[in-house]
Amino acid sequence: MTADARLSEAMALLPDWLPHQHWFTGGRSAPLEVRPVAATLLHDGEPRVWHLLAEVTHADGADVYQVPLSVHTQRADRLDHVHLGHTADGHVYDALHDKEATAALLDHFADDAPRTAGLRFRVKPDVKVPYGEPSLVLPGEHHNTSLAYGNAALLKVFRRVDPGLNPDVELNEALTDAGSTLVAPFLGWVDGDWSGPGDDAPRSGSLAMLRGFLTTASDGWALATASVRDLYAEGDLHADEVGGDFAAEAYRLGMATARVHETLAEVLPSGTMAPSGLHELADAMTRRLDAAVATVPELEPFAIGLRSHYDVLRERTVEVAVQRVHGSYHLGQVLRTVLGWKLIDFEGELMAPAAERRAMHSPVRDIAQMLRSFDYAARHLLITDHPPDDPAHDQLAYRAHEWTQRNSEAFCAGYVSAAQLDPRDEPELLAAYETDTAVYEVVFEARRRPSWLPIPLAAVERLAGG
Ligand SMILES: Nc1ncnc2c1ncn2[C@@H]1O[C@H](COP(=O)(O)OP(=O)(O)O)[C@@H](O)[C@H]1O
Ligand SMILES: O=P(O)(O)O[C@H]1O[C@H](CO)[C@@H](O[C@H]2O[C@H](CO)[C@@H](O)[C@H](O)[C@H]2O)[C@H](O)[C@H]1O
Repeated sequence: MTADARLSEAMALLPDWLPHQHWFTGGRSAPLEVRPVAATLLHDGEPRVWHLLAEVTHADGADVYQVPLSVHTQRADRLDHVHLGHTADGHVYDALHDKEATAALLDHFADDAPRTAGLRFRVKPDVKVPYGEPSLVLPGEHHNTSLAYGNAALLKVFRRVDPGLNPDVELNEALTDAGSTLVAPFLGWVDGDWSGPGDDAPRSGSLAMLRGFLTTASDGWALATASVRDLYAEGDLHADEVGGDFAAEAYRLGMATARVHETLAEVLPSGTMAPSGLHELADAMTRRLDAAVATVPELEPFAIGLRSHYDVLRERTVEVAVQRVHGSYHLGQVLRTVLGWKLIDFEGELMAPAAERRAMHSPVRDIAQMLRSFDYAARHLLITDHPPDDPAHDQLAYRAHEWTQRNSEAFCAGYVSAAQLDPRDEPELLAAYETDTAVYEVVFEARRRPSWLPIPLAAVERLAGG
């Protein structure tokens, strides 16, 4: 059987399998077409390991996904949960969950690894790659697949890939090179080429990123929601009176955020946005709101109030300092380690076009997003444990508001202690970015977690002045 025939048999399994993968953003029905745009045999043994980039056409367009596959001649029971099916060549599995395949993948970082046409594995100088360490896929419903190799390194394999440098690679490398200890050390990366029938020239883009593994890390969402749970358990006490007060952490997180912004402004492009740019920004936010209203009709009653925050931007005559920012900043994107807070996942908003994800913004945008996240952390138990018909709901909603206020203030105070900028001096910019984030969240929740929709809708009502 030729390699091409083997590959097309394995490819034929993808249309049924892809829609069930949580990282697949092309909808839950079978794609219209799946075809390879790059295929490399990474390991020709048992198992055989294919590195595969597949262009997937679905109802809303076409995207390229990275789907490494491993093929075993015998069925491997331990991999049943990632079994795509059977071909004449053997049993086909998601290679990223297959320790034998992921060992072969890591080996390609070695200097003496066989050359792979169209795939480039690079490590930073003096990095020790943990060859031989078994890998474990990090649990959770993430947009990419991250493999921990022992306690030493984490390989984040991007699932949906775009041409160009992924901002997660770009910003992590820039921050590590600048000596920042506020991100996991950047160790290396993989990029590659692909091309479809209509392409004049191959496209190239980031495929994966190798970083130091942060042991002892707890994510900000887990810590913040534990604090809120403590507060709810003591319904009569204020946020500053209960054991799990989060304000000191929020303050330190504000400081870490400011320092990362400062480094990004030093080592990557920065500039100013003139009033005409602010006008365009307001127009983009308005378009996003209009599209959101069309998708989620619950937004309609608040649309006029929300637009007023964008109109204020149009009237502004003073320019705004802009730079590269995190872009999709929330409590799930920060990890608390024994050495303090670390920021992760600089990919930007997943559904935004690649160019938009690398655009410069005021750092106030990240701050607004994190303040929205404090509101989420405070309110989500109201949805899950104390819905409106619970007698404790109103009192806990009041406590939730206090928690958000306290931690937002602490975060901003921490930020200003380490930066020139006090976000509270920019209330109009903050309100516009907060509004834009809440509108985005409404669409996100309507699609992904409808039972959480009341959280951003409550914010929308407040921001609209309702
Ligand atoms: N360097 C690291 N060390 C330890 N755990 C990490 C590290 N980076 C990320 N993680 C964990 O992996 C999860 C997913 O990482 P992230 O970069 O956000 O991927 P995704 O874009 O797929 O969501 C994070 O929520 C965090 O729990
Ligand atoms: O997975 P990403 O980091 O790319 O972000 C997406 O998923 C987030 C949810 O995991 C979503 O964030 C929203 O919910 C969070 C709580 O789960 C909350 O802390 C955030 O403030 C809120 O925006 C994010 O919007 C979405 O892009």
